Order: sequence, then C-alpha cells, then structure tokens
Amino acid sequence: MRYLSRENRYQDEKFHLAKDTLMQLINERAKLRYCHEKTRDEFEILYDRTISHEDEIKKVFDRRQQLEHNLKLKLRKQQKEAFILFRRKKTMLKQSVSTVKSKIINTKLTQLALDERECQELLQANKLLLRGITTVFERRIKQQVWDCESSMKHLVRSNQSQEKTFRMLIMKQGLRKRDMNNELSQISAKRPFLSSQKKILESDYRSMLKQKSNTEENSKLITITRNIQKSSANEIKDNHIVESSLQDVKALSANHQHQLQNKEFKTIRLHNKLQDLKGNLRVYCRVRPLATDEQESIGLTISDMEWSLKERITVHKGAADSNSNYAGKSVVSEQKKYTFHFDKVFSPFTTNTDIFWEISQLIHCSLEGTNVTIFAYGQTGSGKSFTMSKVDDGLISRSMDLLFNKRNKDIRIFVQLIEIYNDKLFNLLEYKRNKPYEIRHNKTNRTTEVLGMDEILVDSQEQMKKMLLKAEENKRTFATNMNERSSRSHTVFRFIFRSCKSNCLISTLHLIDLAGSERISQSKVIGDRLKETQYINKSLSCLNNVIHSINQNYHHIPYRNSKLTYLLQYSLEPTSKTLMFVNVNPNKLFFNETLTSLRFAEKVNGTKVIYYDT
Ligand SMILES: Nc1ncnc2c1ncn2[C@@H]1O[C@H](COP(=O)(O)OP(=O)(O)OP(=O)(O)O)[C@@H](O)[C@H]1O
Repeated sequence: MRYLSRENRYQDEKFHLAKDTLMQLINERAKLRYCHEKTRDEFEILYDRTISHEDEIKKVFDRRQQLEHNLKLKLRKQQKEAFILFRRKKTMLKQSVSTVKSKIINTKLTQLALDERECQELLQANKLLLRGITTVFERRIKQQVWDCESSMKHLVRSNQSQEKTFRMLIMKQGLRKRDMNNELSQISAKRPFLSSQKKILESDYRSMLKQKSNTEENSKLITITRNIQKSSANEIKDNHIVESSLQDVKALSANHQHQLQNKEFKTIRLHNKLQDLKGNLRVYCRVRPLATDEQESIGLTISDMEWSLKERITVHKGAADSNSNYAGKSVVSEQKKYTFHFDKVFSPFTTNTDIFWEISQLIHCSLEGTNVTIFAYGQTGSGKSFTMSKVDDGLISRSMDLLFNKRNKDIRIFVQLIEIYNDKLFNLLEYKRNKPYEIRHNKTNRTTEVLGMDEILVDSQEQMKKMLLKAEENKRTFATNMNERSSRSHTVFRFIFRSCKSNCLISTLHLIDLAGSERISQSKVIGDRLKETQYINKSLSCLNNVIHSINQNYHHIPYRNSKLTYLLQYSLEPTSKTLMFVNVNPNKLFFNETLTSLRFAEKVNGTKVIYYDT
C-alpha cells in the first residue's frame, strides 16, 4: 500500500509537472499568436504604404516624362531661334567685313598715292643729288686727270725720243709685216691652185711615162712638168723664208713687250718713290654708307687740298644737307666744323675694288722685300671687317689673289692667322683655343716670331681661301647693341715670304682687322662682353700711346704694354711701310666716337718715324 501511495504521489507530481509545462506552452502559444497578429497588421500597413509609394513614384515618373518632353520642345525651339539669329548675324558680319575691306582698300590706295608722290619727290631729289655729285666728281676727275697729265708730261718727254724710234721701228716692222703678209697671202692663194696643177701634172706625167717610149713629144712634156715642179719647190722655199721672217717679227714684238714691261716696273718704282715721299706711315680714311635703318647722318664734306698730296674731310654734327653732302661744298650750319687731313679720303660711294687698286702697290712692295702692315681702325660697326675681311672682295682676299698671281717663283708664302683676344694670342687655324702663344723678337735681324705657332706653307689660292673661311668660322664675334656681328678680337693675317733656295726671310706682310672701339655706356655690354670691351679699348689706347710716343720722339716707346703693339713693333720702323685705314660711321648717334677716331688717325698721319734701338 505504502508502495502504491508512493507511486500515486509520484504520479501526481508527474501530472502536476506536465500540467505546468502545458500551461506554459499554452501561454507561449498565446504570446506567439499575439506576435503573429501584430506582425501581420504591421505587414498590412507596410504593404498599403508600399502601394501608395508606388503610386507616387508612378506619378513622379509621369511628371518627369512630361517635363522631359516639354524641355525637348523648348530646346528645339531655342535651337531654331539660335540658328535664325546666327544666320542673321552672319549676313550682318559679311556686310560689315565688306565695308571694312572697302575702307581699308580705300585708305591703302590713298596711302599708296601718297607714297608714290613721296617716291617721285625722292627720285627728283636723288636725281638732283646725283647730278650734283656727278658734276663734282667730274670736276675732281678732271682735276686729277690734269694733275696726272702734268706729272706724266715730264715722263712722256723723257721717253718721247725712245718712243719715236720705237714707233719708227714698229712702223717699219708693220710695213714689212704687211708686205710679207701680202706675199704670204698671194702665195697661199696660189698654193692650192699650184698643188692641184701639180697633181694634174703628176697624173699626166704618169700617163706620159707610159707613152715615153713611143713619142718624143711626151719627153718634152715631161721636162716641162719637171720645170714646173722645180718652180713650185722654189715657191715652197720662199714660203719658208717668209715664215722665218715672220718669226723674226714675233721675236721683235716680244722684245718690245719686254721693254714695255720694264717701263711698267719703272713706273711702279716711281710710284713707290712718290709713296715714300709721302712717308712710310700713311693714313687713308673711309666713310661707310648710312644703313637703311639708320636715320640721320652727320654733316660730311670731302675735298682735295690744293698744292698738297693730302685730302681733307670736314665733319660737323648738323643734319646732312642733301645738296652738299659728300660733294665738296661747304655745309651751312651754325655748328662747329672739324677738319682732318689724310693721305686719301674715300667717300661712301667707294667700293672695295677702288680701295684695293690704291693699296695694290703696297702688296707689290711686300713681295719685293719690304715689311708691310695694313690695318683698319675705327669704332665698332664702322666697316673695318667689310674693308679688310669681306670674303669675296675684302682687301685680304684680293691681296691673296695678287700675291699668288704676281709672286716670283723663287718665293714661298707661309701664313699664320692670329687672333688677339683679351690680350692673348691664339691660332685661328686651330679649333682648340686653350693655348695662348708668346711673341719673341730677334733684335739682330729685327724680326718677330710667334713662338710655337706653325707657319703654314701655302701653294694655291684654294688652300688659302679654305684657311680664310676656317679663320672666319673660328673668329670670336657676337651680336652687340652696335653691330650684329661685332668682332671681339683683333685678327692678324700674317704672310711670311721666304726664299725657296735658302729659306731665309724676305719680308712679312701683316693685314689686320682690329676689333672696334666702343663706349660701354652706349653698347651696354655686361659679363664676358664687358671684359672683352675693356681689353679691346685698352689695347687700342696702347696703340694710341705708342703712336703718340713716336710722334713726340720719346726715347721709350711702350710697345710691351699690349700684345698688339708688341707684335707690330718692327712694323712701325722706317724700313717698313704701314698703312692705316680709319673707318668712319656717318651715323649722327656716334659723332663723338667718329671725332675720337679721326683725331687719333690724324695724329698717326702726322707721325714721323724715327729709328731707335730699343
Ligand atoms: N662700305 C660699306 N658699304 C656697305 N656696307 C658696309 C660698308 N662698310 C660697312 N658696311 C656694313 O656695316 C655693318 C658693320 O660693318 P663691319 O662689321 O665691317 O664693322 P666693324 O667695324 O668691323 O665692326 P666691329 O668692330 O664691331 O667688328 C655691316 O653690316 C657691313 O655690311
């Protein structure tokens, strides 16, 4: 029983436990159902909301489409309007362009008409100027011709008797030659006839030979032909005589030519004597023409000096007078005039050929054993390189041609092309420029040597031209305010003439293109260019001092102060000949520089060279 009651209790407990869990489960189920219902409500609300949103989206989409459509319509309308506007503006522009064009054409036409009138006036003025210049030139030429004639008269008189005999001889020879020519022409006219006859007779002779045995007459004919043959042989002999006499005439004319050449040499010697009388240091002045972009010229007057071998140049700052410029008339001006005297003054119309004609005798002298130096001095841009180094007709290239054409075959020509840059010597024929050279003088022989620099033997003009071009390439030039291609160094073309047999020195010819002097304030150079300019100005002032010291008969001449003067030391001696070109720029802007150059040049012109054993 006990066991049953225990079992019942146990079953009760179990029942109660199950009942509790069941209750819990029912509660949970109720909770879940509540949750389910709640979520279902929420879902329905959400669903309704989504549907309403979708409707809204649809509406918005429809509105957007509507808007897009409207915008497209608007755009098309605006495009149409813009196109119409564009077309209207285009036609308007076209109209305005054509009116502007016609306006421009009209103004240009009026400008052209004005220009034409100006040109005509200029032409007229130029014609007048030209006429004035030609008359003055004609007068000068006439004067020069008259001078030449009077100086030549003496020569002519002394040669007249000789000329007469020569003329007589030439006349006789001419007559003889004419007679002989006549004879020769007659004989040569007869010659074909005779030779044809000879041929005929020969053929006859051959045919007669066949008949010889038959007829006596044939033998007679043969003798006749023989006689004819003999006479033709005699005529041929005569021909030979005429030819030999013609050769005599030729020899005689060659002799006359030789005599003429001797006379030419005599004239050259006389010219040299005349030049010697003028002094061994001569100064020529050359005025370059005004460039097209340069506006105002200084006043210039060039004239001969009566009773003197010198010529005169007068300059003043006033504007150029179109009627009197270069023409030898005085320029009416309030401003001060400066007059300088030189051995020769070349006007802007002078060409390099005219100038070379004047100096060619000096080049001859150098070939005959005199040391000659020709240099160009002047302000930057005044035409020194144009005068000296112009490739086709500069004095250097012309001199080279003359040296090669006129040199004696016993003379060998050596060349050194030296550049003096910042007071140092360089070889223009060497590409590397890092090696400056030194100068050595031989006091006994009074010769100058550039130590270590090769003397190059030249034996053709082509070789020389190539060297010149190379030097031109290696030369230091830069564009400055004053000159597009300004030389920044002095260039010395040194020709050394030696004898072929003994190799001993005959003479030296220096052709020098000096660098131009310039005012630093005007050229406004800086840096390296400034340094170069300072060196250039210093060496030119050294040259100035040397000339001044010679002029004043000072015992000490400061040759050593610059490489340029040291190199030229023996070129300023009495046994040498020196020619200086002072180049002048007629631009009014550089009037003061022009005056300085002319003053220096006149000082040189007055220099009497006295020999000192330094
Ligand atoms: N006689 C002349 N006829 C025509 N043009 C000339 C004459 N002389 C010089 N010129 C011109 O003037 C300019 C300057 O000349 P050039 O270079 O010879 O001067 P420069 O004195 O050697 O100057 P720098 O000392 O600066 O080297 C060049 O354009 C040259 O062609």
